[in-house]
Amino acid sequence: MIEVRDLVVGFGDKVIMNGLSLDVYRGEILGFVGASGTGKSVLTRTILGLVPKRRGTIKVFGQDVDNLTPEARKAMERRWGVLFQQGALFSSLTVRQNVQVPMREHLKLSQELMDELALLKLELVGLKPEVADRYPSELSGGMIKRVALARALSLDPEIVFLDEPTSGLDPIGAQDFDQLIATLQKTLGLTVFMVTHDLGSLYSACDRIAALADGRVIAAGPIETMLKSDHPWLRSYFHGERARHLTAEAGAGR
Ligand SMILES: Nc1ncnc2c1ncn2[C@@H]1O[C@H](COP(=O)(O)OP(=O)(O)OP(=O)(O)O)[C@@H](O)[C@H]1O
Repeated sequence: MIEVRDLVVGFGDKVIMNGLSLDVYRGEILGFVGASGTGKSVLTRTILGLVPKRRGTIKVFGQDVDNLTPEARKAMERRWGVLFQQGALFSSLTVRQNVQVPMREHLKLSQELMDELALLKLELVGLKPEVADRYPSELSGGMIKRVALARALSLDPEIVFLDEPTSGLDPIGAQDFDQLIATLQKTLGLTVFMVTHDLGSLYSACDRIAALADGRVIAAGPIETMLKSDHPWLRSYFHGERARHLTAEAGAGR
């Protein structure tokens, strides 16, 4: 679904991606990990065309994103949904209006139909219809994430990009959200690209993990691949205190 080859991205004399290659396969949940500031968000934004690259190719749905007419580009944008790191709902819009933002931008639908669709999307992410008329300031952190997910699903995308979707949630809230993503992935046949720091998400929701360090993907594969890696960052990340706890839990669950 996504094919990144030899990507170089930088800001001034600071190089963030230095020959990065990555594949995301159809129907998988790929967890993307890396130390803080290594460029996980920058990669996401580069794939989405929001950050310019210096070299390399990016193909999404088999199409080179550099060789698209404006119409084809717009059509591609309709096939993906994005949940940015801060959730980023518009505070002056109600939940319903927030979910309808991509519909307004890309589709010509009657208000009635958009209202129906918004309620459907809210139901999909486990929110009651009464939430539709509330403002973001009236919602809990977990509800805000769900609304942002409903908005990302607004156009029935094939891929969703989730940038740290469980950050700021308590462990139970995070677990529920992971479960929701896994369920949606299965029922809707989605492909999910998920930037995360959350080891729980990596264990419970992701099919494969890709790890970023020094501007490249240093390892990619199922969790077992990560556990076997000798890379110092991966070792400390996957074999630290919290990781040991999760490994024990996963083992007990089998
Ligand atoms: N527009 C920009 N201009 C200059 N530097 C930038 C810009 N955007 C990001 N950076 C830099 O690129 C680097 C990678 O940032 P990025 O936000 O992708 O990291 P990250 O891996 O997502 O971190 P975190 O896990 O903390 O969110 C950082 O050093 C950041 O300061």
